[in-house]
Amino acid sequence: MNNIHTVFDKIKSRQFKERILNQHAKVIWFTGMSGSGKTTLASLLEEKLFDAGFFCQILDGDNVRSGINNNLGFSEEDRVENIRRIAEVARLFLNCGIIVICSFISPTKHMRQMAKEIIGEDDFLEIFVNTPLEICEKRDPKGLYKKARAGEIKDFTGITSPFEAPENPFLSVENAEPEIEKTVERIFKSVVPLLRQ
Ligand SMILES: Nc1ncnc2c1ncn2[C@@H]1O[C@H](COP(=O)(O)OS(=O)(=O)O)[C@@H](OP(=O)(O)O)[C@H]1O
Ligand SMILES: Nc1ncnc2c1ncn2[C@@H]1O[C@H](COP(=O)(O)OP(=O)(O)O)[C@@H](O)[C@H]1O
Repeated sequence: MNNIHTVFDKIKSRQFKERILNQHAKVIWFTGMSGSGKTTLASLLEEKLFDAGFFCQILDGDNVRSGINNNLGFSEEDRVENIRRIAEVARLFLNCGIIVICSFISPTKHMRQMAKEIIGEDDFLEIFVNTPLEICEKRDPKGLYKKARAGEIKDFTGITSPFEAPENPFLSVENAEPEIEKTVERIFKSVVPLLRQ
């Protein structure tokens, strides 16, 4: 057992890595229904952060559900496991000094609380993309709401599976049409002071 601890003692600390990257690492966690605009906001934020000299990594369905979580579906149990693994992966990046931008429905308070506990309260910045269901459903870029309404997809968030709005997020944004640049700017201004060394 002692040998294991000796090895961990030699691993460079998070602070050491943050100094090299000249930033404080945080997890910026977007939550909201499908179609609310999480991915759009996450990628615009990433671009702005890189332009400002920060080093980030996005975690979203594209790089998580197709890989490490490709054995998980959308039952309550699978979603909990999805979020648990994502939070653990986010924590690994965090310990490398990297800013992590997570974009997941993460529909229940319990799931987000679990993520917060894994990541650590001080490092977990929850952003609620508060787009009304009617707008999400109207956008429906993947045609999933239509399928859910037709009963072709089960356990669909907002239709046949719950979404619990966060009560006290770090930030809540309404992602309505002409406001997207302003919304990203607001998010950027809120997080940047916490990321600077
Ligand atoms: N049943 C059901 N409910 C909700 N979403 C579904 C479902 N089936 C597939 N999809 C697609 O999967 C994306 C959501 O995955 P997440 O990993 O973010 O979900 S969760 O946090 O585990 O609830 C979500 O992507 P986004 O639209 O980007 O949110 C959907 O495209
Ligand atoms: N503020 C906005 N106004 C209009 N359309 C938007 C806005 N934000 C996102 N969209 C569009 O809505 C759809 C869903 O956005 P997306 O970012 O993929 O949402 P999510 O990741 O939450 O499912 C996409 O087609 C995207 O281009």
